[in-house]
Amino acid sequence: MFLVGLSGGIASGKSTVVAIFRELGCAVVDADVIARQVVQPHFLAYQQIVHYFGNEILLESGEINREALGNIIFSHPEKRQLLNSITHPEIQKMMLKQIFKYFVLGYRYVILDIPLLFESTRLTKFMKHTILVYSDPQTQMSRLMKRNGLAHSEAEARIASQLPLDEKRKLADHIIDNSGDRESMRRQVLRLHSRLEDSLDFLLVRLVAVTVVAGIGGLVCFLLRHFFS
Ligand SMILES: Nc1ncnc2c1ncn2[C@@H]1O[C@H](COP(=O)(O)OP(=O)(O)OP(=O)(O)O)[C@@H](O)[C@H]1O
Repeated sequence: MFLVGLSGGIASGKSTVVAIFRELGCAVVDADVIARQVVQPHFLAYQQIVHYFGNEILLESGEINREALGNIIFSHPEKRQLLNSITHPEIQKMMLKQIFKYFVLGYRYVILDIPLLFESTRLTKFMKHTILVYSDPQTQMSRLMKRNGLAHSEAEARIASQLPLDEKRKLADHIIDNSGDRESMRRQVLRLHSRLEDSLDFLLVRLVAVTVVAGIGGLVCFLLRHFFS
């Protein structure tokens, strides 16, 4: 099995592309969904957040008020760091669990849908392949304005706060150009999926896993024979 990182820009079409990969039966780990899960009550990160940020960041339901927390970390970088140090290890653990599950189920590759994938080489170095869901600036702007009901200047500010898609293009192994219609995007996803399925990259991890399991099995047999003979 191998890991495929997928990212894009705001409203470039990541969710739309991922939905097609899912339809094709692919394994997808969604970092955004996991980030929301780990701050739910009963998770370790939730308890730590309440401990450090106080009850005032809770809604009446007991859930964390993400907007209130967002406002706090927006104006206090040190608090953002604290929040990241609480949530990131929990997110990574949950992602690893899901990746392991897909490995056991025999998937050839797992897509990791990670919003800030290309902003950090720490993440990309774990990926065998990276995919950028791209759309040209005008299309991205008009889809964002339409989807979120934003004025041109508001949409512009949101796009400008991210690493430009043209920069991310240089870092990606594969580009899905979502500037056109859905059918054209779908065709690109199908092509890429067949390429990834046909790739033999998955064999390496399987080979390592089989070798490790065989090694441990051999050692156990040897020890059992040694102690019971
Ligand atoms: N090829 C396409 N043709 C027309 N509309 C599209 C196409 N692809 C995506 N859209 C629409 O554009 C909007 C943005 O797409 P989507 O939500 O998939 O982007 P995203 O990258 O996941 O966004 P974000 O990260 O901001 O949540 C949606 O309203 C979606 O329905």
